[in-house]
Amino acid sequence: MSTIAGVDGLEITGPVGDRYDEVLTPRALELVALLHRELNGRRLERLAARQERVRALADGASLGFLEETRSIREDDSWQVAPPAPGLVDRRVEMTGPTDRKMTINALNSGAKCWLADQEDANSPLWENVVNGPLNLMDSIDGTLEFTSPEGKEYRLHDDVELPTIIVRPRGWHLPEKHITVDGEQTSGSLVDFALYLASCGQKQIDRGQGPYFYLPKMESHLEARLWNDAFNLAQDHLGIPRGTIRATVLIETYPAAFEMEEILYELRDHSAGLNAGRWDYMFSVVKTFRTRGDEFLLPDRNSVTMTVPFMRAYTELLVRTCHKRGAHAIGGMAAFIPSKDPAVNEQAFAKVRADKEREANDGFDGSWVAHPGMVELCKEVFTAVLGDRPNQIDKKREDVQVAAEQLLDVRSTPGDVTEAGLRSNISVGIQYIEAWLRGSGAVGINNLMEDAATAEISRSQVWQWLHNGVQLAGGETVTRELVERITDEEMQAISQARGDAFASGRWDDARSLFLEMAVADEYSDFLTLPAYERMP
Ligand SMILES: CC(=O)SCCNC(=O)CCNC(=O)[C@H](O)C(C)(C)COP(=O)(O)OP(=O)(O)OC[C@H]1O[C@@H](n2cnc3c(N)ncnc32)[C@H](O)[C@@H]1OP(=O)(O)O
Ligand SMILES: O=CC(=O)O
Ligand SMILES: [Mg+2]
Repeated sequence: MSTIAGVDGLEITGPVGDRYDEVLTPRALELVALLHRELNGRRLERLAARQERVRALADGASLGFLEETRSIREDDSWQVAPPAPGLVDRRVEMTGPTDRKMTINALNSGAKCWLADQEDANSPLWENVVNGPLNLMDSIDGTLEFTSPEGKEYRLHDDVELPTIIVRPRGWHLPEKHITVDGEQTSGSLVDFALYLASCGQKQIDRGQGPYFYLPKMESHLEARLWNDAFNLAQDHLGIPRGTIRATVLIETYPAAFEMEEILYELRDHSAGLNAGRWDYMFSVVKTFRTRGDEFLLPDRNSVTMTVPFMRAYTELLVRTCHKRGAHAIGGMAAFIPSKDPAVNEQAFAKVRADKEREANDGFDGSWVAHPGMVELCKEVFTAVLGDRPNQIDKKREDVQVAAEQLLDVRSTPGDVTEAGLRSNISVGIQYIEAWLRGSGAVGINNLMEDAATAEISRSQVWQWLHNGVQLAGGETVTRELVERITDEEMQAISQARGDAFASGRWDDARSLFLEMAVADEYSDFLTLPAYERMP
């Protein structure tokens, strides 16, 4: 066990494990304390502003492009910083959690970049919070190794080009209860950011790249300004030149789709572009207008594809906005993962190929894959369009004109709300929460990658269908009794499928948490908030 040196006013309330002192250094903890004292008040104000908007929308307001920032959108003179080293060619980006095995597998995958995820694919167990940056540090030092319980040995391959590491800290809403400053819980975002920057930032600069980030779940350009201020404070504090940090922002909330240009502008000296975070975006559509089922009701999750009108409008606008400002536009995650069943596998690859082809032809500069088995496919599809060019930022897409009404056109999404969709949402929601409570933030369920974003859609749809008295395609109305009955049936099916392993899971917690969120009058903003309270 290691000992953590004291920093005035800062307390570590979680256990201190092996080598934690290499991440929880005085330099890192001083940065956490500084960022907390300077920015946490503003973070809480921004979270309160989200609530105000929810109230206004419930009362009939709508979303739209902002009048007060029109001059930023109409000013053609500004561009974001040129792409930083390692971020010029991003045609295929792997994503995944930062445990030792997945880190090694991702870095050996042949992808151009790797999104090292402390967010959707991660469950913020205290050990994951600290071991993530520790594993990244070891991987940059070239010392990362792992032996599985079965005795399989993992190490970084010498003959594979190491993907550029891009770390995704948690969203602004999540606290970190294991580090307090002046008696207050800190921000999960600022803790993840500070621990990685302090331990790996200079190492990345020394190897000719830099500390790079993906920024999740923002709802306004003022939240992007907060990140920009965090970057400047941290760079000044650590003696790193301003503009060294680069950040790609996920446009994955409904409100943020109306502020893409302003978000790029706020972060312009640190910007590395935008990403179309489709799963959280879909979650946000349900969440933002959850009480207005007459206009904003989505059919079964699986029938909302990327080509339905409101999704298409969002990705088209994203590419146009990025390329107008000299920024990369990065595509999202097709959730299909390889299967051992050849027929299912063939379909999964065909669907991912079609998704990546659409993105590449629309002008995206690269895209995400959830599994190393998909890296070559994505690379091949983008290479067919890019040729020798590292990106296609020069494809300006001036043909694209997207009005607010198109982004808001949820009504013309084809598809039904079915009992099968309700069942699947309940089953997937419970299975995901159970895994999350045990420390796994990404799981394969029914040949699909499930993470915090996809599980949020599932449990939010159940809430929306129930609270809007939706009728299923078969004629039955979604009621509390129906949700409870199907929950019991699905729990039975899960128990049978898992066999003996079921006994050691956290199924009672997962079931009660899911039902609590699905049927309560009050909607929970994020499933991870009440789930985090049930975590040690
Ligand atoms: C909405 C969003 O935000 S998307 C981005 C966030 N989500 C993610 O990043 C999810 C990433 N994907 C994953 O975590 C995984 O693919 C899962 C959990 C869905 C499935 O993983 P598994 O059940 O292990 O799949 P599978 O058995 O096919 O894996 C085969 C091998 O590939 C490895 N692998 C699979 N996915 C990944 C990954 N994303 N990163 C690194 N290695 C991976 C496995 O560790 C396994 O390695 P091994 O053979 O050495 O044991
Ligand atoms: O983070 C990505 C998403 O789709 O959500
Ligand atoms: Mg997301």
